[in-house]
Amino acid sequence: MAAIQITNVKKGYQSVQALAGVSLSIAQGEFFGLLGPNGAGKTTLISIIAGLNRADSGSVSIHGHDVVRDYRQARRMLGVVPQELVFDPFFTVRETLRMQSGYFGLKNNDAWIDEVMHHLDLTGKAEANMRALSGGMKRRVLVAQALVHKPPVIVLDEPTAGVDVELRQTLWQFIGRLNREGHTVVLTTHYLEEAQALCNRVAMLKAGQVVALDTTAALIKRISGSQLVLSLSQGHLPDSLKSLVTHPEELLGGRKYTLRVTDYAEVEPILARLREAGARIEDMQLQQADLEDVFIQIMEGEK
Ligand SMILES: Nc1ncnc2c1ncn2[C@@H]1O[C@H](COP(=O)(O)OP(=O)(O)OP(=O)(O)O)[C@@H](O)[C@H]1O
Repeated sequence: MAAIQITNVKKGYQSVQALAGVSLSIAQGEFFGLLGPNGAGKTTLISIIAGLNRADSGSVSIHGHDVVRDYRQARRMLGVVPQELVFDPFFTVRETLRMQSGYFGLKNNDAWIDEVMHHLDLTGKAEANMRALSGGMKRRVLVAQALVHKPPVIVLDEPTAGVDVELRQTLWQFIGRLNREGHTVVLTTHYLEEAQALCNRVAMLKAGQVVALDTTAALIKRISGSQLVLSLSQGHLPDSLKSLVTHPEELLGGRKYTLRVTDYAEVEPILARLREAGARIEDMQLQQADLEDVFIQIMEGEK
């Protein structure tokens, strides 16, 4: 049985078709990435999975429980870390987590609450009021809240947007451990390095449709060869090399360019053309393609 089964989900808002028929099957134990540019429909899909929003058509089930017909069972299977920070400011961290446990009918949940707080480095703030916490600390509480009932499926909507390196590390260590213990993890993020490092499989959404779905490794393999990253201290990239640039925004200014090369033998003629154009190289590196390159290529509709 799939951890999350999404079947032909459509959702429109007035003039916008936020989801135009999305189908995905996420297996138990996966670390799954849901990627896409702003407005692609990620948050809409997550809110439908969480039962906070209704699809116009199609269905979603969590461990076989339909999120509409069998809402309570489906919700019990799921821990959702939302993008927005919404709290009652008058409760302490511990009270907030106890209330969330109560919502799931869990009494005497303190041992697990203590463990979750410990792993998210919140123990020192257990008795602090929510309103006294920094944004990063509040985000830790959001994560803790999603985990109080030990859900088999954990969904995180941009949990690391604007948070510091330390929290990212703490968070991913803990979530990684839960995943190794069998929990399914679904993550949306704009940090593609993070997705590449963590997710074994990725779906890319564009304008409400799945435009790529594969293992992270297979997606990266789609881009053959490597890329040559150049910084120029003098001159600009000659027109004849502009078609090789993989990040189009680099042509708008600056002196750093990333060029696609399929073979090492292509490097020398590139250097010759730069020399002829009077450009001087300050720094040069040959890099393997990564998930960000795949993302850019897919979003531009080349593949
Ligand atoms: N409540 C709403 N009313 C009207 N339009 C909405 C509403 N919620 C989302 N949309 C629209 O639906 C589309 C998908 O939005 P959604 O928030 O799901 O995208 P997203 O992929 O999560 O984007 P981001 O990366 O910016 O969070 C967008 O065009 C958005 O403007």
